Amino acid sequence: MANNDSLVAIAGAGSIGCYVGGCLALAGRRVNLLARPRIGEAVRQDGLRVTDLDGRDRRAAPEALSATADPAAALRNAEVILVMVKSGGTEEMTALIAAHARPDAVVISLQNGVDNADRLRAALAGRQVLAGMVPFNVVQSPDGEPLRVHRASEGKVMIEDGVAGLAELLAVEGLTVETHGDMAAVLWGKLLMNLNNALVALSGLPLATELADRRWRLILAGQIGEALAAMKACGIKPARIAGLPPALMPKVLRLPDWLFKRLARRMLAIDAEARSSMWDDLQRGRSTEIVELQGAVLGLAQRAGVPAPVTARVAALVREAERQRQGSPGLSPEAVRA
Ligand SMILES: NC(=O)C1=CN([C@@H]2O[C@H](COP(=O)(O)OP(=O)(O)OC[C@H]3O[C@@H](n4cnc5c(N)ncnc54)[C@H](OP(=O)(O)O)[C@@H]3O)[C@@H](O)[C@H]2O)C=CC1
Ligand SMILES: CC(C)(CO)C(=O)C(=O)O
Repeated sequence: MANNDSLVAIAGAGSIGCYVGGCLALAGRRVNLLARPRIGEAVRQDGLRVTDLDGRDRRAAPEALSATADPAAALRNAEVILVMVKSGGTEEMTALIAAHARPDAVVISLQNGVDNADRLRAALAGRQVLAGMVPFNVVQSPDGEPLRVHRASEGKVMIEDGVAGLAELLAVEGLTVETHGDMAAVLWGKLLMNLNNALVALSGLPLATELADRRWRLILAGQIGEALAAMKACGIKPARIAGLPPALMPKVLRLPDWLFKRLARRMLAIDAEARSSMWDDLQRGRSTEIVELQGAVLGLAQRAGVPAPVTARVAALVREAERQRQGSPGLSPEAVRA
């Protein structure tokens, strides 16, 4: 049970966490950000500027929310904990929750990838853990500039059914939230979209520019076709996330540019700043979520004995870029296909 006075902790306040936490604080919800010192100090000093592609430009004042790098202070009294670290940080955050959070706190993973909620659940036995999904991209201002988080595309956050009052607590201006009864299908549907994260990361292009170019869409269509075949062989039915039924995605992506632009208007409701969270990781010299995204498809494909050469090639290029630690390699679609 949650209500609009429940204290919400953002466990890992980066791009998505600051956007969600900022919207909640602006709506008068009680919010603790568990953040790295750089972000925590910026929020304590100047508050949090939250903008979006619909033209909102708002600032949550420093006193509207608390921001700390101290996990005990952030988690101790939280009634709802939104986990928003990258997938590689799930185990560390799980341990912090186990050590510091109330046993009755509701924990929700809003991460990409299909198994973060299960990983949290396995290590937090007896606690209520729900899956969630964020469909939009958030751009964080570069280090050294005043902190701003900008929602650069559209979509509804989905959370697993099961806790009364939770969707009402989280659905505030700038943040549409709905519950869903089959989050496994939602997460596999989101994973299909996320197969593009790697192409944005490898190209270095803004998402809208990359998607407008059929050469990139053909590679994405190849990956999605492989993923759909592997999912079908394993009995997984992905949910529709981006307006298009999953089975139609490869066909629509392969259309000529002029027709794609007309038919995929919702998919292209993205502003020029949006890239992908995997691009952010390469730029910051961090590990990416390639194992949780392309790796999940390769795991299914192997299990089912179906080929996935395009996905394997993309994954290998991302791993190479991670090793190089020089940001996006700025590859052309021809280089990715080679
Ligand atoms: N960015 C986007 O547009 C979207 C992201 N997502 C998903 O949401 C999740 C979060 O992504 P995103 O917001 O981009 O990630 P970020 O890396 O921007 O945010 C996570 C933040 O948590 C911090 N952090 C990690 N561990 C701790 C800790 N123990 N204590 C305090 N802070 C900690 C990280 O710091 P550090 O880097 O130092 O570890 C980082 O600042 C991912 O699964 C991503 O795929 C989903 C949709 C869109
Ligand atoms: C770009 C987007 C919204 C969809 O692939 C995303 O999930 C990300 O950046 O991680």
